[in-house]
Amino acid sequence: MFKIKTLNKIAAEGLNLMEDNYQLVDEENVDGILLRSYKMHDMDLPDTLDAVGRAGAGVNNIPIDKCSEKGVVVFNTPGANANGVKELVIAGLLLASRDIVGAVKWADTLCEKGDEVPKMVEAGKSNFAGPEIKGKTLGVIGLGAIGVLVANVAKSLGMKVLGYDPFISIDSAWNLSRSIRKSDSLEDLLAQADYVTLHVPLIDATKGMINKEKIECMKDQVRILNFSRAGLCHEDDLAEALASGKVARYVTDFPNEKTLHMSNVICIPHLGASTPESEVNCAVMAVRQLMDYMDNGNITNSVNYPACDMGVCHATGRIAVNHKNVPYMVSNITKALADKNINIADMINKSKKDWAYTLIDVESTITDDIVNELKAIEGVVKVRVIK
Ligand SMILES: NC(=O)C1=CN([C@@H]2O[C@H](COP(=O)(O)OP(=O)(O)OC[C@H]3O[C@@H](n4cnc5c(N)ncnc54)[C@H](O)[C@@H]3O)[C@@H](O)[C@H]2O)C=CC1
Ligand SMILES: O=C(O)CCC(=O)C(=O)O
Repeated sequence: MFKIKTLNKIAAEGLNLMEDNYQLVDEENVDGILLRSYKMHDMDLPDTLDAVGRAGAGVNNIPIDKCSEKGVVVFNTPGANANGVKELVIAGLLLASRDIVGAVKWADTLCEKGDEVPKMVEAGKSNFAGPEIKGKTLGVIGLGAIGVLVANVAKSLGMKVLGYDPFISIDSAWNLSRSIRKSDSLEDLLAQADYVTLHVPLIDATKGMINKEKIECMKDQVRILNFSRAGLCHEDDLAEALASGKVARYVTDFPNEKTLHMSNVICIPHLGASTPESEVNCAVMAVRQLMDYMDNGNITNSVNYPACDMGVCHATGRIAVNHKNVPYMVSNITKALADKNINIADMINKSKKDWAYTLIDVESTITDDIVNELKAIEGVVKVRVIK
C-alpha cells in the first residue's frame, strides 16, 4: 500500500485514478506527495518519501537538491496548464493597455447617482483611455509551453512578436508560428518591445532578470507582464521605473506587500492555472506519473532524475537504484547482484546532470540482503524493490 499526502487541493479527476494499492493520508511518513504551490523548503522530508508530484510547471517551491540527495524523484506536468495561463496573459495584455481595472473601479463609484450616470460616464471615460495592442510589438521572454502559446495568439491579434529563449526546445520551435521573430539577445528584444511578457522559470540564472539595467534598455512607457514568478523582477528597480513613468504598467500574477503598494500595478492573485481544465490536466498527469513510478519504477517528466521506461515488469523481480552520476556505478551494482548469484533479465541506466537511475529486472526474488548490498555502494541514495 502506498501512502500519498496532498499539500494542496488536487482535482478529484486525478486522485480518483489511484487504485486500491494507494491510500490518501494526512501523516508524516508517506511514500508520495502531491502538491501545487505549497512551499516545501522548510519541511523535513521523511525517509519513506520516494516521489513528489507537482501538479503544475514551476518547481521553485520544492527543495530539488535536497530531494535528489535523498533519492526522491520530483515530477512536474509540463504544458498541462499552459492554455489556462495563456488565456490570462492575453487578458493581462488588454488590462495593461486599456485602463479596465481603473475604469471599473470608477464606474462602481457612480452607484446611486440615478439618471446622472450616463452623463457622468461620458464625461469621465476619457480618463481611462488606452492604446490598442494591434500593430504593437510584444517581446516574449521564454518560449516554452506558455510562451509559445502566448506568442502565437498575440500574432493572430495583429501584434508584432519577438521571442527570446537561448534554450528553446525542438518541440517549442516546431510549435512556434514562423512569423515570430527571434531575438538574439535579451537587450535586442527589450529595445523593441512595447509589451514584455515573462515566461521563464525562477532559477538562479533568472532571479531579478528584469532589473534597472534591463529596464533602461526598454522603450519609454513599456508595459510588463509577469505571469511567471515575482522573483524574476527586481521590485525596487521596478518601483523606481513605475514612479518615473518609464514603465507604464506592470501586471503580475504574483502580488506581494511591495507590488500591492505600487501605482500602475495590476495585481492578480495567482490565477494563471486556476481553471477547471488546467487543474484537471495537471492532476491527471501528476497522478499518472507518480503511479507509474511507484508501481513500475518508470520516470516521466522528472526535473531531477532522468527519464526511464521499462514498462511493466514481467521478470521475477525489479529493483530501482537512485544514485550519483559517477563512474563505476553500473559495474558496482551489477557486481553486487552477480556476487549474490542474481541474473539480470533487463536493465536501463540513465543520467541527468549529477544524478542517475538504474532500473533492473532480475530472475530471482530480491531479498533484504541484496538490498543492503546495493545500499552500501558509495553514491547510492535509494534502493527500491518494485517487485
Ligand atoms: N501564473 C501561473 O499560474 C503559472 C505560472 N507558471 C510559471 O511560468 C513558467 C514557465 O512555464 P512553462 O512555459 O510551462 O515552462 P517551460 O519549461 O515549458 O518553459 C520555460 C522556457 O523558459 C526558457 N528559459 C529558461 N531560462 C531562460 C532564460 N534565461 N532566458 C530565456 N528563456 C529561458 C526555457 O528554455 C523554456 O523554453 C513556470 O516556470 C512557472 O514559474 C507556470 C504555470 C502556471
Ligand atoms: O497550481 C497553481 O495554481 C499554480 C500554477 C503554477 O504557478 C505553476 O504551474 O507553475
